[in-house]
Amino acid sequence: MSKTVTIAEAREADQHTIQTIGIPSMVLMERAALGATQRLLDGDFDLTHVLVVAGTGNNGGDGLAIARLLHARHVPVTVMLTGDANRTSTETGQQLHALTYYHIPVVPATTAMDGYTTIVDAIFGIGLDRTVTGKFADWINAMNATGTPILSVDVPSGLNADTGEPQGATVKATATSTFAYAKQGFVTSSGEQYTGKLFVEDIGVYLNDVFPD
Ligand SMILES: NC(=O)C1=CN([C@@H]2O[C@H](COP(=O)(O)OP(=O)(O)OC[C@H]3O[C@@H](n4cnc5c(N)ncnc54)[C@H](O)[C@@H]3O)[C@@H](O)[C@H]2O)[C@H](O)CC1
Ligand SMILES: [K+]
Repeated sequence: MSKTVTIAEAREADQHTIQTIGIPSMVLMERAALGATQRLLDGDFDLTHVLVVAGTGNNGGDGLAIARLLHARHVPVTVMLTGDANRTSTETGQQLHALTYYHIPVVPATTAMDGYTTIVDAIFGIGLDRTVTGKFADWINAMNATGTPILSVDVPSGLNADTGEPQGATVKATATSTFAYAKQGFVTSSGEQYTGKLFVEDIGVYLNDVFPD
């Protein structure tokens, strides 16, 4: 198994790349979205109608970028947003603006998730910091209940990326496209049950830059 990282290491590597090396966060987000989109296009997923369920943090931003990249390839895509469009991270707000430009449908999240052929899970990534309850649990349970193949973005939403334990309702992904490095919790017996097939995307974030040998 290739190198795994903790949430803290992933964040430190992210911030070092952005703030010290000077690669803009949006560049990392676009490279992450390109990697995940390529996994969707590689043939294992039915792209007849894709649902992207996006949060308001940067995991959601990745999901919005994936929606735009799919749209550019004439893939029918609908986005469900789990929070207030006016209260997103900076990058996610920029991604939302681009979707508006392309008239890609963005609707408030509901539990009505049947009728899609693939679901992209972009609710929470390494920013999960408490147990998933309430509406978020309803949406995640609805995603799992559809039986539709799910590609999780960076981390299956609800999974603790350090321990591999579910923190309340957790997405059971068909596959996970994770960024830079596999997360420590993925290589546990519990974690593997939620990540499904694991893809690690090179997005230009390297531990050796942060922790030189
Ligand atoms: N190099 C990389 O790894 C890159 C990572 N990217 C993506 O960014 C996310 C991390 O983004 P962040 O905004 O820090 O956090 P999240 O989007 O995961 O979610 C945080 C958001 O959700 C709220 N929240 C946390 N737990 C809960 C809960 N149980 N219920 C409700 N709300 C919750 C929290 O308050 C925040 O508002 C990473 O995973 C990647 O997908 C970059 O985009 C690309 C480079
Ligand atoms: K996710």
